[in-house]
Amino acid sequence: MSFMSTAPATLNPWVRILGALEKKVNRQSFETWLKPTRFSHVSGKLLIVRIPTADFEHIGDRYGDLIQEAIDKLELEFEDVSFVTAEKDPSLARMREDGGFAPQPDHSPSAPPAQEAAPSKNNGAAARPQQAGGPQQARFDWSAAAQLNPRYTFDGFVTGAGNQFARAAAMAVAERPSKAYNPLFLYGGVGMGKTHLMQAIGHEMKRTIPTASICYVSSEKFTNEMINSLRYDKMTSFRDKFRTVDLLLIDDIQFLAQKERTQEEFFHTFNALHENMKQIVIASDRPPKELAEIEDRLRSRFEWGLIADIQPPDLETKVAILQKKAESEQMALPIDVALFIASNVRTNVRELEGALTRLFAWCGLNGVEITLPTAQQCLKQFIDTQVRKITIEAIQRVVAEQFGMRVVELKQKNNSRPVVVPRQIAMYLAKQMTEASLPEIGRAFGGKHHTTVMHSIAKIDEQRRADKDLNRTLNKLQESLNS
Ligand SMILES: Nc1ncnc2c1ncn2[C@@H]1O[C@H](COP(=O)(O)OP(=O)(O)OP(=O)(O)O)[C@@H](O)[C@H]1O
Repeated sequence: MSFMSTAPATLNPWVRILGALEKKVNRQSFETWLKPTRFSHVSGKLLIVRIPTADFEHIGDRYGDLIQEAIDKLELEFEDVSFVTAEKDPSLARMREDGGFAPQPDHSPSAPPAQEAAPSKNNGAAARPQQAGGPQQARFDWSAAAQLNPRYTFDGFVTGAGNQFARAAAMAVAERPSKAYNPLFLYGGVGMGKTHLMQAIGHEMKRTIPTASICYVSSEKFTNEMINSLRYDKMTSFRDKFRTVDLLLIDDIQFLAQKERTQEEFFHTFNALHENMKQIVIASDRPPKELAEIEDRLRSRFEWGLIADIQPPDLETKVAILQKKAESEQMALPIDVALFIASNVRTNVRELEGALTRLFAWCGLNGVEITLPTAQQCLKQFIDTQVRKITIEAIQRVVAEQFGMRVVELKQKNNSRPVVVPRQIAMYLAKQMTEASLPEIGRAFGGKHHTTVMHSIAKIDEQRRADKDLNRTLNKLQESLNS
């Protein structure tokens, strides 16, 4: 009698064998050596079982008799059981050829029935979501973990010049997970919509592949969970949880800086997922090459796929974002009010939304209509803090910090390139962000002539247009001065 005719539809043969072994083997050994194994496939009378690493190969010797006993008792027709790692498993190669999440009906006589066919995603070989598995193989239920914000969809995302590229890349990834760009690395300043965009990928994938397991996690949460798992000796389930997802969205990767143990763990998670053609999306406040305290091997992996930056929204985009938010809250927002808010809140979309929420609440509580004068009155304090006086000293401080130098160096008569560029940047920002005249700026930089100041400003202004990295550095400096 074949297992195919006797097995309950939802249990694969290895799960049934594990069920029998669990009663015979002590708990510790079962948890350590048997639980991490997964059913792979059947070839003739050979049952192939996936093991996480070669260290598990001795299972056959150690538990051979008990396994045979279970096979007999369950009336299965296997003559042998083979334990293989993902690299040695031929089904992995087949899955890879078939690719991604495409449905792969397999009616060959040796293949297990469809509902129990997929090898487990534990050690990463499965290429499609599966339902098989008894209690021993219970996997973390990502869909029940409610990690995606329902607002963060592609529909709710306003596209403008600054985020067009990132949005298109995100859409491509959502439509063709693991085939378009893997990983997708999104970066941009605070409140620019990175989280929104990465979660939109999750929503879209959930819509097109409802069974896909999708994990959104910040790198901080990843770290904390790992520390707890280490403490409570639960690393196997930690690994199982993160290395078996179909889509991993990891936010704020810059927080992995200096956390060597977490980086190591994430490195293996990344490899397991990438190797098994699972999609990875990473968000960061800076590009990979600027993640100075992240190991080279991880940084270089971040560059394997596509890197897309999100630049601050322009005025029109900010107005459109405000209108969209007002619409979703079913509130009327006059265009002059939207323009007033958009032109006074500089770049951070979160603050833009905060201003609008405040305005709606204020008008509601006071029972007044939303008009330009009420907006000006209600947001006065909010906007005043946004445009609070920025001094040349403050600019010199943040620029010096950014370039790892002392403020006094910006004022010295040193004209070497490492000093000249930061000085020109600081002069440029002084002109942009303060009321100071050219001679005043010159004086603040150790008595430079006003034509030198003028030349510096013009130079940075021109370079900013052509040099994306410089543009980003300037945005970042402006953001930190504004915050
Ligand atoms: N283009 C956009 N269209 C609509 N809403 C946006 C857009 N960009 C940002 N937002 C909104 O702004 C808020 C902040 O965005 P989000 O949290 O995604 O930013 P972030 O870049 O991840 O910020 P942080 O660096 O702080 O993690 C969210 O409510 C988000 O919905």
